[in-house]
Amino acid sequence: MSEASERATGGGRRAVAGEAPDAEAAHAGVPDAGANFAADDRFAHLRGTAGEEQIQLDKAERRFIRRRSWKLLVQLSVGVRRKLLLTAIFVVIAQAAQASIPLIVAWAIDWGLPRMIEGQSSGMWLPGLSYIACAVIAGVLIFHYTRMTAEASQQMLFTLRGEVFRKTQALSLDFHEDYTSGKVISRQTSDLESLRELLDGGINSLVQGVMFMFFTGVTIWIMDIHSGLILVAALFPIAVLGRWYQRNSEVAYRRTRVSSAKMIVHFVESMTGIRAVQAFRREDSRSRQYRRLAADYREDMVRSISLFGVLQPSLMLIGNVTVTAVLLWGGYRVLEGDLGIGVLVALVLATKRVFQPLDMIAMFYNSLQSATAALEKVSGLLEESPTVTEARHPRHLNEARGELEFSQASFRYAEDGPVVLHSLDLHIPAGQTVAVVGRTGAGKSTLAKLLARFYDVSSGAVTLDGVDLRDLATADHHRHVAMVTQEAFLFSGTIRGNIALGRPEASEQEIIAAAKAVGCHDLILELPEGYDTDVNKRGGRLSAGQRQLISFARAFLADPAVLILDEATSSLDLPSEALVQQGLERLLGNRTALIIAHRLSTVAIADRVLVIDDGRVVEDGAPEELASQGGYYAKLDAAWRSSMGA
Ligand SMILES: Nc1ncnc2c1ncn2[C@@H]1O[C@H](COP(=O)(O)OP(=O)(O)OP(=O)(O)O)[C@@H](O)[C@H]1O
Repeated sequence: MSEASERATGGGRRAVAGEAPDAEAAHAGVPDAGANFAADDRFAHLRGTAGEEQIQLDKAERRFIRRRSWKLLVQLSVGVRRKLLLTAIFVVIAQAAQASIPLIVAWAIDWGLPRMIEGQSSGMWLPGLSYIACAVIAGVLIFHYTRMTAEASQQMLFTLRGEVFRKTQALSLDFHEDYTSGKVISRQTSDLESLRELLDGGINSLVQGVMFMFFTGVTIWIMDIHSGLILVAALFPIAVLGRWYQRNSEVAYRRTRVSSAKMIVHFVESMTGIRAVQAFRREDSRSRQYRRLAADYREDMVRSISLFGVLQPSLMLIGNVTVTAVLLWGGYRVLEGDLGIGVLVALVLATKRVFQPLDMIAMFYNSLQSATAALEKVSGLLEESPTVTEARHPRHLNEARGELEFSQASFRYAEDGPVVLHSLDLHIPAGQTVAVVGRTGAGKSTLAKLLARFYDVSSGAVTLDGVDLRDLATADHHRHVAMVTQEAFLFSGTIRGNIALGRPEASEQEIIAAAKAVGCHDLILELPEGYDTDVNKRGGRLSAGQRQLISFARAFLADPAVLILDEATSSLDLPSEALVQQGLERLLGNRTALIIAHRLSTVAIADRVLVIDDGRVVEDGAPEELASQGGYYAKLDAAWRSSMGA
């Protein structure tokens, strides 16, 4: 059995890294975060981005998501672990130094003061020097570990940012059609921002706070066991409170991630579709919808922050009650003569200080919950895998003639969706120009998308020069098959840069030759800065026809054997249409071309016309031949001619 026929046949089936047998999953950056769970189908509904909007999770589901998130964090820490370890050591020493300050105060009062009174100078300078030494050690170490944490966290975020971008670029079209760019933007911006807050300041405050509390707690135990016991008793209400906060804020923050993504999706759609919004006067209704989504987000945020509002003062209350207990019990024992006054002062000082970092830790916990919710979403996104992948042992085609063949090719967008192309058999000889026409929704673009390999057929095969597209090396496919899309998208930058996208290594002469070939050289020279004109700047903005010509030049430079063209439906004025038509004819040359045609002039230059209806070829022949047969094409041809007054 060939590799192609062994493949899964469900077109459009979304894959996650855990189950995709491709090179993508083994990418060196961040390997798939959910592979361990791949065999466990209980979590299929949570794999990848599938369960992203599920707010309530049961215990096992939480564990699955948590593990995926933590695994991602661990993977991100590769390369900065030494730095993190060193940071941890510095934090421990710095906090030990800081925590010993109450001990030094007790020592100064109970040991140093009596000696000073007796005239011994060591009573003053020994505690004084120790105090300064501790402060200097803590200061120097804090400086170093703050810098190291920033470096480590920024490095982790840098890796993650790159990984999210790489992954979203690599994912197949079916993913993007489902997931929308708004959600991707939300993952890349607000989710990574939450993580940044945690990694930048949060972890530092946690380790610092915990260490400080630990060492201060130890000094309290060293000074007085009674006070140590009071401190331990205070840990119980703290633990109960922490558990309550964790349970509630986890759900609350998960909700904020979902509502924030919805808000960003709406924003991005309104902005990218601003022409449609304004054309249909939807500004007010879009604004109202946005306000509603923003209000949901506001409420979710207020709910999660309110939880923090309960946590923080409750911790402070526990802290103050503990200090009072230590003071009262210690004061009583001072009166009884069981405790030195210096020790009591140090104990009260230390007990007060022991709770200080709780504030910081609570803040950390807050950003941890927010970042955990974000990490859940980002790790899910990274778990996705492209459905269209390169074969394990790809076949190479150095030169291509451009012969295309659809053999019993069927396609459906979703496993359980309707069949869009039905067992299509179609042979297109090298060099032929084929115009595809048909009613809207007939399947014309789908044919083009299969050739461009945005999708793979659900069954059957599509071949180029006899090589199944699924077996063809991706680089060779990209080199031999180029698609010019309707919107003729231009990237920010110069005209030159936009044409060079066709072949980045092309020389200046080749770029100019391509522009001349398709007939846009003169119009480029008329722009304010010629080939250096920025397409987004005033004066560089091009008309629809001009943009088409630039995209033709780009395709000409790429020099593919097969050209797929989704002709723009928007009508151009007659001079522009003539220019575009000439450009197209020059671009076509001897290439094989499949053009989704919307203009009579384009069909007229085609060798062959295919009429598609409901995913089947219903007419196939030369344009003049079909025009005389009285079918769909004949009617279309007549309608075009009458609209042109011919
Ligand atoms: N991403 C998608 N997911 C699910 N179904 C889709 C998707 N894209 C297209 N379809 C469906 O597939 C069928 C064929 O669509 P296709 O875009 O190929 O038609 P078309 O002939 O190019 O139409 P048009 O001329 O309007 O562009 C339609 O029924 C359409 O609803």
